[in-house]
Amino acid sequence: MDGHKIVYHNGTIVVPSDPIIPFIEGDGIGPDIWRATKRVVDAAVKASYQGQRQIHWVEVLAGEKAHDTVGEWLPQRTLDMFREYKVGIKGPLTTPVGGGIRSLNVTLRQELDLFACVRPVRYIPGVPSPMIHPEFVDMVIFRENTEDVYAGIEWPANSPEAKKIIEFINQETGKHIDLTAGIGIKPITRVGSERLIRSAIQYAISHHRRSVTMMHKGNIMKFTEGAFRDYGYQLAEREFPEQVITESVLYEKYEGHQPEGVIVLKDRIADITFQQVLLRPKEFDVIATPNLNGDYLSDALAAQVGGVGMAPGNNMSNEIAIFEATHGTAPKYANLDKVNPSSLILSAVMMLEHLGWNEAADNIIKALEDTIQAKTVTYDLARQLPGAKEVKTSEFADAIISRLR
Ligand SMILES: NC(=O)C1=CN([C@@H]2O[C@H](COP(=O)(O)OP(=O)(O)OC[C@H]3O[C@@H](n4cnc5c(N)ncnc54)[C@H](OP(=O)(O)O)[C@@H]3O)[C@@H](O)[C@H]2O)C=CC1
Ligand SMILES: O=C(O)CCC(=O)C(=O)O
Ligand SMILES: [Mg+2]
Repeated sequence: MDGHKIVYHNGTIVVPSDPIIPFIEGDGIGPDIWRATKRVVDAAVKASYQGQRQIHWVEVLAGEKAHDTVGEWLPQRTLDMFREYKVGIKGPLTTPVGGGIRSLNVTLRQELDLFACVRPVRYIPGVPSPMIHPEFVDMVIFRENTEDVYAGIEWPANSPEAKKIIEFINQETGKHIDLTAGIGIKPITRVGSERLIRSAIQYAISHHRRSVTMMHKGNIMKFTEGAFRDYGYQLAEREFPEQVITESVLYEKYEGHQPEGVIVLKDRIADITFQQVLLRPKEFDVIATPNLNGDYLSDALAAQVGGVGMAPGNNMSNEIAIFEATHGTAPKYANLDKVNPSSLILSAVMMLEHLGWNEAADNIIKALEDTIQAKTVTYDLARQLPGAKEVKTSEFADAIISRLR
């Protein structure tokens, strides 16, 4: 295999000029958006480093392609490759509703312990938005990625497992659950909450952000989401006493005037958060939240900056990072060369930044912004943008590449 491995030395990433990076093409629209993304990234790296740097892509299988070629949905080799090469990128993978296989996306996150899903939501000038002031939207979601009901620990109605659990709960705890109920379990641990909230606070500090909001439904789910919030405040007091203050300290000690260089840690209940991010987006910056809330919030916030076609992300542990779009496989558009590749392209930009290849990352951002400002866009933005020139996925990639410097 050509190229060299990305490694970690004393906790710091060391990136060769020719890193090997595994990729999963993905199901549905995955191949279309991956092809576009790869072309844009390769062209940007070439333009930015005059051939001194080059990514060596290696395909690894997952999803329908893996099932059709090697008879497995998520081959062991795919997990091993991500473990070995540390940085990867993936297209979306399909998960059936109600039955069938469990989410391969969730399995990847759990198997590789990618505990944080980081999804920046930033407005790119020229993108159509339902907001009056979309430029006020600049948030980064830190979604816990391995726990919660989202982990899929559940049993169907009338299964022996569900009945056994219900009988135990009814007999031992004095609660009453109907014997015919399906059962799902919502585990939230101190360790899982702390590592997620710690990453969010560290990000806020290193990126000069103003606040971290813990979004939860802890009034109702007291010992899971309520505990998530409590763990967060305890962690901040213990590990970041100089850098983080709570909202009550902000008002009691500083009369609401936030001192420079200090992060405010606050919490909001999930339902009202969905209203406030729309009506008062300036009040939100970094948002740390359990898995299911983060899933819902990601797509909702994406709408404010152009839709899920514009929403990137990174699934990370302390060493491994796998970049992926927020959206799914949009099966009705599969192989039509139609959808917006920007989410995966912006995920690749996050990947380039993670490698320290900021010149290539900035080059793509600028060319993408110029393309959108020229109103050359895919169908999803064209239908919201009067006077737009609608182009295919591949043509949108061409338009970006032609604007690289
Ligand atoms: N990380 C992952 O791999 C994820 C996988 N999934 C999986 O994807 C499958 C489909 O899920 P679904 O709920 O339909 O959600 P999707 O995100 O796949 O699609 C929903 C809608 O979002 C819009 N959309 C999605 N991607 C793009 C894009 N690149 N450009 C423009 N518009 C886009 C389309 O809107 P419109 O119809 O208005 O044009 C599309 O119909 C499911 O199996 C789900 O489990 C879902 C989310 C993440
Ligand atoms: O795993 C899936 O199919 C859905 C994942 C998802 O919606 C997400 O990661 O945001
Ligand atoms: Mg989702």
